[in-house]
Amino acid sequence: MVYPAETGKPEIPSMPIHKYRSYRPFMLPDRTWPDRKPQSAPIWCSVDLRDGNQALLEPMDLDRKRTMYDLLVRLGFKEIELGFPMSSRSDFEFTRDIIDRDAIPDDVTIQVMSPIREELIEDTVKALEGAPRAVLQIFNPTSVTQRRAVFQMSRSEIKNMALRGAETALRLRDSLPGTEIYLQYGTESFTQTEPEFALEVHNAVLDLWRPRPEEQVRVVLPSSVECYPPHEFADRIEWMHRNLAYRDAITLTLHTHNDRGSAVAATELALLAGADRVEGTLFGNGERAGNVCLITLAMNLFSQGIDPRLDLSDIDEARKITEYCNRLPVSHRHPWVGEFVYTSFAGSHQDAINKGLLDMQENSSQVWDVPYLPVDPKDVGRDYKALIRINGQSGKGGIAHLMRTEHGYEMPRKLQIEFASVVQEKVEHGGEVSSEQLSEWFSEEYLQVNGNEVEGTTEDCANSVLDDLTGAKDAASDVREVCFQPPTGSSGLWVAYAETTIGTTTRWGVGIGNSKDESLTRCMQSAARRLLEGSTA
Ligand SMILES: CC(=O)SCCNC(=O)CCNC(=O)[C@H](O)C(C)(C)COP(=O)(O)OP(=O)(O)OC[C@H]1O[C@@H](n2cnc3c(N)ncnc32)[C@H](O)[C@@H]1OP(=O)(O)O
Ligand SMILES: CC(C)C(=O)C(=O)O
Repeated sequence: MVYPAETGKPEIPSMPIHKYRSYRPFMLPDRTWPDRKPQSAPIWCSVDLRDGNQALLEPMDLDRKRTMYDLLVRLGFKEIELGFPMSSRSDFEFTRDIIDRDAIPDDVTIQVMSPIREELIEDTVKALEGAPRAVLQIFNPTSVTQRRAVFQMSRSEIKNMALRGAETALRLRDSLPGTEIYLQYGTESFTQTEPEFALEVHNAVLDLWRPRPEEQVRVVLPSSVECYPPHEFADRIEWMHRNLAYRDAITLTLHTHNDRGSAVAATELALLAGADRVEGTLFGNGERAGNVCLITLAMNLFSQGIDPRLDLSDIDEARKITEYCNRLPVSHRHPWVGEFVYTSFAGSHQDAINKGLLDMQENSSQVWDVPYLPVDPKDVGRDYKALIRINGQSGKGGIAHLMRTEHGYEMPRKLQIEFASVVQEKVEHGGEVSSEQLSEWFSEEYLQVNGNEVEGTTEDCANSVLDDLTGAKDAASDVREVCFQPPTGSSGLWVAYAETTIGTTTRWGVGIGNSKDESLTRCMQSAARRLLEGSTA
């Protein structure tokens, strides 16, 4: 490519950048969030049944919604949004289904939403009849563009709309005997709203609701559209956190979308900036590029030794159920849960994982510290089987790991090198090699013995046995190194490994037997055959 500076011609961008404006930084010079570290998990609220559901080509049917709800309860969510009861018959029926079936555990609070229309808020509250407790969320968009293009309203009209909704919600708060209603208000499109105006609207609503520390209300500052980098969002959240009225009586909530691909980062920084609660979805389903992935956030805490307050011990079950409910696949590369995220194909990484696992075992270490594996896959219900998968990119370390963990061979280092070159030759043009295939190749290469019968071999006579088997004259063959693997478990079998030479040819032999001597005999037979064949290695 030739750049304009080199040609001397004016720069003509290939993309229509003139259509876009950069964000105006809010600039919080005395920001404190960069100096903090996460200490505990926030309050999680799943919006899978709303944000997630409304982003599907085919919204969930009742059975799928129930399945998702049950999963969320099992995972340990204490706050679960059921949806917009007044948006459709199915949302209404689902809300009633959960309440009528008494499916709300004592420590779980459901949440419902309504736009700011008096009759809709009233009907939403009616739909909650019989629920022990519920969050009632109202919201209205406050961004510059939505004020102008969608509502044709001034700032004060938008604020009055919020206040109208807040009044209705307050009036209805105690209208259902036996149902405790918690109020929540969100400035939808907060990220595209002037911070001073968002603060003005929230404080006006708070002045009306007059929350008390023992009777909290919720304030939602959503990243309805993620439109700037995470640090910018964190600055704005910290400023709101400092300036919101009744701060000790409000639960400051984030609701982040992933348009720029940094919803997780934005949420994490905004939590450092003062937020208490996070709304999001499992595996980041949601409108456009999705909502923030709650599983990623929780796993990020877990991997730092912080209680995530979610049960992630069977992460694959959660993924499979979510895929069923959403009828959408979760990517193979999705953090913490994707099919491949605990798998390495690359040789040097496999080698490091193999050595790291052995190191942990040898040192009986309690603290997880294995290269390329930020958590122990077993903690999230994965086994070690898929950790290392062999293809043409793999090396001796990965192969040795599979041969050890799957087939019980503790191969000496130099044998690992030799067998890796045997494998490399066979897979050069192929794809993945299963552990069964590796074992087959190992047997073919090392465990076949020809018919030459030999008496029991001891280490002392190994060299002369090899001489006999190879027909070597004048002790031209040499057994350089012998090692044994004693029986483990119920197999009762010995394994002998020996490095042998004739002239400049070096080959390993491997033998398996019921006794040490028998394994060595077979090992010598294996070595002799390979030396005579001048095998591939
Ligand atoms: C953050 C979120 O998830 S936002 C919500 C996204 N979810 C949904 O939209 C599902 C729930 N919504 C619905 O079911 C419907 O849109 C309803 C029942 C609320 C309204 O339906 P309709 O009357 O047919 O209106 P429609 O959907 O075409 O347009 C939305 C209208 O609500 C207005 N509106 C948008 N947001 C809000 C709000 N928070 N409060 C009040 N009115 C709002 C729009 O300005 C528009 O008004 P208009 O009819 O005067 O043009
Ligand atoms: C109403 C708010 C909280 C919301 O869901 C959004 O902006 O995405």
